[in-house]
Amino acid sequence: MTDNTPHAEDTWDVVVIGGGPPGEIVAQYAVQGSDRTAVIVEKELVGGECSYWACMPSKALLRPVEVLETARNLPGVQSIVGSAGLDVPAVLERRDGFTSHHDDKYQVQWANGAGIDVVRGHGRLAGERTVEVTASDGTVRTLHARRAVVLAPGTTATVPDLPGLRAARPWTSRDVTNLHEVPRRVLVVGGGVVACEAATWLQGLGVQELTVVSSTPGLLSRNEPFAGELVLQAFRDHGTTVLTDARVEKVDRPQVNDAGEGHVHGGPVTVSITGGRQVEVDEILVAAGRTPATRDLGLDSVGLDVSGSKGYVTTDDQLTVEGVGGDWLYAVGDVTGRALLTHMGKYQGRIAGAVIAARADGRPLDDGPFSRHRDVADDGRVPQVTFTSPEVGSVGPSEEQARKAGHDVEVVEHDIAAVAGASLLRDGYVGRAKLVIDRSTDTLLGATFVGTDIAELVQSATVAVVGGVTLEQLWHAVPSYPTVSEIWLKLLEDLAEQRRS
Ligand SMILES: Cc1cc2nc3c(=O)[nH]c(=O)nc-3n(C[C@H](O)[C@H](O)[C@H](O)COP(=O)(O)OP(=O)(O)OC[C@H]3O[C@@H](n4cnc5c(N)ncnc54)[C@H](O)[C@@H]3O)c2cc1C
Ligand SMILES: NC(=O)c1ccc[n+]([C@@H]2O[C@H](COP(=O)([O-])OP(=O)(O)OC[C@H]3O[C@@H](n4cnc5c(N)ncnc54)[C@H](O)[C@@H]3O)[C@@H](O)[C@H]2O)c1
Repeated sequence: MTDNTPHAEDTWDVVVIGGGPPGEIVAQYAVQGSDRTAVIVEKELVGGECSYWACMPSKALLRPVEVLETARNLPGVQSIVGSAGLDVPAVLERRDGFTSHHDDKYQVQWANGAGIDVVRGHGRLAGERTVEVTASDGTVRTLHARRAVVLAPGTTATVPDLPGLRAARPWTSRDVTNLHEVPRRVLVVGGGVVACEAATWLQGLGVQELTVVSSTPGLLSRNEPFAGELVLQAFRDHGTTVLTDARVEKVDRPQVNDAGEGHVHGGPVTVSITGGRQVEVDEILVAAGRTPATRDLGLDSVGLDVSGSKGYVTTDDQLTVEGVGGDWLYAVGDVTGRALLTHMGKYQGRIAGAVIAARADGRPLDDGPFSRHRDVADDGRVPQVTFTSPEVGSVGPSEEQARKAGHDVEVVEHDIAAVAGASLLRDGYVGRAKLVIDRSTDTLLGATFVGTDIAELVQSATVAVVGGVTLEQLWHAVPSYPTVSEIWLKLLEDLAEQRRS
């Protein structure tokens, strides 16, 4: 007979399923400055996908590629670098340092230091405020939450059900971020952020024949069209074949092995693509989107059906799960489907943690438009940097998205290469900036920057968008000379000219 009586050692105020950055942050914010207790249930590594198979290793692989690209276009450095490629073993070793060789002891130390316990195993809901954890040895433990359960299980890579593709055991983001060998010929399926970043480092690490197959008419289709066009041009300049509006129809890999993560998973692969094209490669990378990890989460035990939201858990702006009464179930991070980005998941974690704490203390929730108790950022204020070469940074909607949302839109664009600060960074600078303005309030709705070293420019636009800074006020935010930030001045001058004519 199962004993369902809650025992003190199995009861916490907050139980979080999933130890990625959003899960860690929600636990921290829910307990800090109080005597509340929290536990993170984690089936793999505390730190989540971001730390070991996504953000950190990918950015560690991309930085040397970017530095070499800049050096090759910088007289005085160019002659020293010559045509030498990257020191691949050194790049991979540095990458492994950033993933702590897949050891999460420092993350666990951090959690424990913040007053958060860690329980290893697969967690699933087993009724209200109850989580069942299955450990790797098969033992099952039941955890109870006094205040809240938070779902933070993230997503996994989607591998489309195309003839022969799954049987070919293609690489996913896990393999390509943790690659241990560089295949000679690679075909990338997808044209989004993962596909474009991975193609950038695969090319930089020495893949000799690289093909990108995207089902969309261009790359990075959620951005302004010029962003994808500039990235596509850079790929082609480096000899990468990019096929847009194209689909993989069939994959044939007669010999498959289980060499493990980041190693080539078998013999040559023949890929049939729309239009009768066939490509033979040594590995396929599938970067065709993500699937929420809700399939084995016990959602039915609390009457939750996510089939209508493609498996994502729908939340309100306090990150409380919709469709479950009692304000005890929350969700943060990728699983909400709100914005699949670490910084946005952490933002949600801060809000949900503060909401749990306020509700536990009996304090009223502050839900004004810029409240710390309300997710307003993903309502058109999401910043993102794609670390391709050139980089793509944006916040808020593109012109098309803003028009579709019904705004009275005015736009202005300028070539970033024309700014002194950019031309100093390297020869042959390629870049462009665009502002999307709400004519009725004369404030920024969105901004996009493409070019070398524009990543840090995004935050200035985010401050302007979130703060509702008017274009009139922006004239007095004087950018330093000679920095890339002078693009702000050029955009304002163009706008003034546009308005005069
Ligand atoms: C290649 C790549 C590069 C990326 N680069 C960036 C970037 O540069 N910047 C950026 O902002 N975003 C980036 N992202 C997106 C970012 O990785 C995600 O937005 C982020 O990891 C989401 O955090 P999460 O905690 O929701 O999910 P995850 O990081 O996936 O963490 C979820 C955790 O929950 C655990 N878990 C799942 N189910 C259970 C269960 N039932 N029981 C117990 N534990 C469970 C998992 O093991 C995992 O540790 C990238 C993604 C990819 C694929
Ligand atoms: N630097 C960053 O911020 C960063 C880096 C990587 C990932 N991420 C996040 O991770 C998430 C997942 O990224 P992603 O690139 O996997 O997904 P995505 O949804 O951004 O892009 C997937 C792309 O694959 C295409 N596609 C789907 N099926 C296809 C098929 N059968 N053949 C050819 N193309 C196909 C889609 O049209 C789409 O363009 C994104 O939401 C992104 O925000 C962020």
